[in-house]
Amino acid sequence: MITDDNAALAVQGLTKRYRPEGAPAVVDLSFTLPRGATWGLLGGNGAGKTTTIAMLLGLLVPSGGRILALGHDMAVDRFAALARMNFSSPYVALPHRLSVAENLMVYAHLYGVPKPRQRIEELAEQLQLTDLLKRPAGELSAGQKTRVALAKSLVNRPDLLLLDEPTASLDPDTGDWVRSWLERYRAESGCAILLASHNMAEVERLCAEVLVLRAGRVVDRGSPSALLERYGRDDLEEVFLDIARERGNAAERADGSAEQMA
Ligand SMILES: Nc1ncnc2c1ncn2[C@@H]1O[C@H](COP(=O)(O)OP(=O)(O)OP(=O)(O)O)[C@@H](O)[C@H]1O
Repeated sequence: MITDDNAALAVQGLTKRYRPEGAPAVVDLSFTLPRGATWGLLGGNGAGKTTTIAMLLGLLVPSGGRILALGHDMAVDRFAALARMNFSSPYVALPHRLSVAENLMVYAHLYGVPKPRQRIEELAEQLQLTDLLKRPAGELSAGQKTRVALAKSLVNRPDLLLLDEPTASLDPDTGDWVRSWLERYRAESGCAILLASHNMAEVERLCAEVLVLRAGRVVDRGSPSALLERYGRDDLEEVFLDIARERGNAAERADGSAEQMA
């Protein structure tokens, strides 16, 4: 049973099968994300990251397991939690004909944000979107859309933020700027962040703890520094490759058990 009301997220035994006969997309996932922490979900294509985030948001019904988000059981009380959560995903397109300001206003109303115009101006200033507010969302570059999506995800000052590939289409300079911004925002707001990313440098920089998924299962976890030490590597990219290619950690490679596992 999960009872951790003080956690931002407490997940136990979370499982998703899209088809009864097929392989599960997520299997028996359990973790507790503390309030105010940033954790990462790592894994190759098809590992189950997006499926996990969709279940955490109540967009997909789990086949098994339980989710407590900000102390609310998502199976019975999801709207209380969702009002204090938000997300950003490259898979969700903003209505193209609405301007950036109109898009943000729709979301501000959906979340019942007090003084919505003021909040939008504040976010636009913080995320350097002021010059884009009157532009139709459909005319923006991929990088500009990503920054607007980030503003959308913060409109209700969430206590729990789920970010799927938040810097995927950003150039290195803007990506770095967004990462610094997210670090500062988390520190100032106390918001907990769960981040799915293929960018190892991003995960290493932002995340206190990383869950590594392969074929829907957590195959390893730990802080970036603990993973680097366990795998005897200098950067998380090499750790990711060791796990994806089933080469094992440093001890397993040394005694040859990784080759037997693969
Ligand atoms: N709607 C769906 N119906 C059936 N299977 C699905 C569906 N969505 C995802 N899957 C399967 O579930 C598994 C996990 O997919 P998911 O999109 O969660 O992975 P991911 O880690 O987000 O991958 P990526 O890094 O490519 O975005 C994959 O095998 C995928 O084919």
